[in-house]
Amino acid sequence: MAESMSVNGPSKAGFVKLQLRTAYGIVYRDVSMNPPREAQPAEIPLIDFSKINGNLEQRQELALQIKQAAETLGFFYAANHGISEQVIQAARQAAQSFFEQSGENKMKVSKLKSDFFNGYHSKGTSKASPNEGIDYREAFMWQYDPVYDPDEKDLNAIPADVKPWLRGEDFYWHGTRHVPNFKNACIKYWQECLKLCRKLVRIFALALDLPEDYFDPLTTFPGADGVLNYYPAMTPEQAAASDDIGIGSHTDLQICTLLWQDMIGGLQVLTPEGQWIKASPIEGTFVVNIGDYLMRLTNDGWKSTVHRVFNRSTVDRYSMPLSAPSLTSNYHIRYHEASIMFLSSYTCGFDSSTLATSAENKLVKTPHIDTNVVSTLQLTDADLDFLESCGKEKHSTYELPSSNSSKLVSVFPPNGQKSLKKQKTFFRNAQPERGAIYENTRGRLPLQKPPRQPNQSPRTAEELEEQLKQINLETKQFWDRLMDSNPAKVLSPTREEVERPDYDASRMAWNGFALQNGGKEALCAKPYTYPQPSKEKETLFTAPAPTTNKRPDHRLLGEYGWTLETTNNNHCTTGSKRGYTNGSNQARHAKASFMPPSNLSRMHYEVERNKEGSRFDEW
Ligand SMILES: O=C(O)CCC(=O)C(=O)O
Ligand SMILES: [Fe+2]
Repeated sequence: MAESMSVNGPSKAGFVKLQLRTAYGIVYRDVSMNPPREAQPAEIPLIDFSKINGNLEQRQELALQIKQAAETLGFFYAANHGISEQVIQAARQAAQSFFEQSGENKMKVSKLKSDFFNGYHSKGTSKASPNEGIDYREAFMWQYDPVYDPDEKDLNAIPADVKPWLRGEDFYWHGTRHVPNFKNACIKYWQECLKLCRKLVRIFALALDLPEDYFDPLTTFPGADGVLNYYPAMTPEQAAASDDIGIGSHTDLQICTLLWQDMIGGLQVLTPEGQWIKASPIEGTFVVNIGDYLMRLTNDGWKSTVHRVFNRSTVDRYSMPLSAPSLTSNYHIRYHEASIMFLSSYTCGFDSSTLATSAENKLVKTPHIDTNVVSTLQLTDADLDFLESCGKEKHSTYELPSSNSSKLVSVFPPNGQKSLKKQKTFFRNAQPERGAIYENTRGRLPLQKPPRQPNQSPRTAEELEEQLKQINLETKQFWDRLMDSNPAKVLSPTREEVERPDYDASRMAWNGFALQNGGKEALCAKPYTYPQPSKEKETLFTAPAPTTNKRPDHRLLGEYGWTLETTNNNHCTTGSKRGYTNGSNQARHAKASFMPPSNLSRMHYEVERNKEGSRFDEW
């Protein structure tokens, strides 16, 4: 969630539009064309963290400083953070040893083997911002695993509702055993960062006038993503010619990020005025920034600010962020996932095909510090009974998503995959009747357009018409973006078709986008289910599975949130859910999920190959 968003009008002189993927879809920011300048200390202050271990008065002093910084840009430097240089340098060395390996070796722990985006992310496979270059960065990522939690956990007593959300995996540790001290150094660094984060969250609680231990029960099994970032050096010629970016403009998702960066520089932060400022390295410090989730919890009082790495360095750069902690996984991850599904291929840690099934309704419980909700939903007894039957608290305040509030989040404790359907039904049914609108927009500028509600069947002919109009518009916009990305790859609809004034996506013979995929094959899908009154089922349609794993297609698809899922894993190059088929004719059946970045809709597709009656034949 970007902290301020301008409407999608023309930019004023001296400014250009920056597109950001957010939980609300694409939003635009006007960004000054002035070159980045150094940050002022008041913008990104240097804070002495030694007080984190001090007495209450000292912790309160620290809390006050952090609060100020959090309310300003949400970025600060942490000095005297207590993590030993030896631990940091060991991790830094481990990163170098890992990235120095051959591509082939690194691919042995490729994220394609992961169910959750863990492992190695090769260069050029992500593009955080749609209108910046490709991310010129390699990364290695791992997620929270209670086995390594520095607060020791009884592995036999992990609550059942937490288990499905644990996303540590073993393959990336197995596949890096030959890299000297790799796992050990990574885990040690991660543990130290997590310990510091847990302390920091207590300071956050103090700063929010909450009991210091307020969040403690919620950080027992936190999301805590360890990442090693490697920004390879460019030659001077490459640097001069490059359109790439280190990591495109984005906000982080969780409570906060603790970032160690080396002394090369490149991290930039976007001020509310649209000026890039440099968060230049300061020896011995971490950069800490507030994430979307904490921004949400504080009703936007604390800022999750857009940042990026702009790197044309002729020397390698390394950084090591820990994005953490989220609240207890079962509460937090839903939110995290809901956000990430719109970040598409950005490597924040979730595989979008998992999201397709788990983040459908973006439900999260808002802790009660959410005091600025000006109207709350009074649930009926029947609703409360329903909640209770799902094992939920009966007397909480619930927000429902509203169609014209800028708030995304609905409030409802998730109840695992099983009850997802129930929850969906609940919200579908609940929403129109109650029409709960939350004017909870403090600190947030209006969005370019209200977020569309996902999977909501229209109730009336007017609603249907309205939805179709919106879909036509968004379809055209989506088509434009595909074309911008790589015209040769969009086979259908044609430019003439979408530019017709009476263009109606829902009436096209083939309601999809056909993308050339590796020569003669095409992947066709449509970005929306066209709404039918009182028909809630998504439309399925068929198309041949793509049979290539060529990188350009991967990028194109990844960027727009396509995922493919073969049901015939034997014939899938990656063997993973997000894999591409390997060109074998035997990969007969594939499933694809599609999440257009600009709206709140999510689709599943059946993509079938060589199957009689395939609608691909019609096309
Ligand atoms: O490498 C950096 O300095 C920043 C990385 C970053 O923003 C991220 O991983 O979210
Ligand atoms: Fe970041």
